[in-house]
Amino acid sequence: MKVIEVNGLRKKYRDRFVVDGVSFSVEEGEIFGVLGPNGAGKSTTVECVAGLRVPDAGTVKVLGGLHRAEIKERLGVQLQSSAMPAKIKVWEAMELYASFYREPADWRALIERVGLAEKRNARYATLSGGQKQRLSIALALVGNPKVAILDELTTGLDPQARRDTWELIEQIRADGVTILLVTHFMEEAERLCDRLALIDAGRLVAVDSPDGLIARVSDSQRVTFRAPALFDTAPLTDLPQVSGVRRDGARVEVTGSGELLLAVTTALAMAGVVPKDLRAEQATLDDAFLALTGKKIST
Ligand SMILES: Nc1ncnc2c1ncn2[C@@H]1O[C@H](COP(=O)(O)OP(=O)(O)OP(=O)(O)O)[C@@H](O)[C@H]1O
Repeated sequence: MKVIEVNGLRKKYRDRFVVDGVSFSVEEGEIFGVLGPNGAGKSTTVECVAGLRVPDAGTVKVLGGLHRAEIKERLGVQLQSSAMPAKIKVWEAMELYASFYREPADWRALIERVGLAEKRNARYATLSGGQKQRLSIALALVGNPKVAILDELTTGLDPQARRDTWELIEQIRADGVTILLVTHFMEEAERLCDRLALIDAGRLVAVDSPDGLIARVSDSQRVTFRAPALFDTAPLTDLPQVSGVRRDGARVEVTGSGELLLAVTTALAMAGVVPKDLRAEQATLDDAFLALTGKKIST
């Protein structure tokens, strides 16, 4: 079942369309990512989905076409810059947000879940970056939403806090919450998302799984190894998976696609060659974005 359907979405600020004809849909239970460089229009897109901005054109359907008021009950939103008053305590923020909903979740269980139970009496300003993010996730979940929109939730976190947050997101999905996630981190998108919408300058570039996007890069695989001096590269050149073989002294670099590593190692075994320092590398989402737009996503 589709829980979010976006069709031909356009939004302009002053004279410029910052979202320009974006369409995608999100299936129930998915972690769906919106990935693109800074300023691409990701936040504006999801804010339109959340009903926080009014599109200039196009349609947004959430949970089969609920009204705005109902959407607010069923959708949890964690926005990029949702700072709290410095002095508010964790429990006060949770209780306040819970009061916005007719059937809120048990906020005590939620702060336990996100690892903030010991911080229930701490003031917002005293929390670390990771704790603030976890609080914002708990606040997004306090209405027991069917869909959660999370915008750049690991920006500014150290690698460990980022990984902890990813685990938390996976647990939330396991509980049946569909997640729409905005990110500009490739690793995050690859690790977490079932499917991704790549957005560049307000336009949708592609929607696919991370693997599907990477597979669109020609020569998405690279295998390197060291070979004996007399090694003849001809058996590799002839393989259908291989697009190029380069040799630099003992070092051989084979580029291609599909099951390249298997094809190369099988061909080497048949030729009786034992490769040394065998390495396989795969193209990344950054390579996919570059191949599709001519730009790098990472800043
Ligand atoms: N309220 C606004 N008024 C005018 N311009 C805006 C407004 N909000 C966003 N913009 C502009 O719209 C463009 C898209 O912004 P948006 O925040 O949607 O991009 P983004 O992909 O989420 O980028 P980032 O990762 O930097 O937040 C940017 O150029 C931004 O400066």
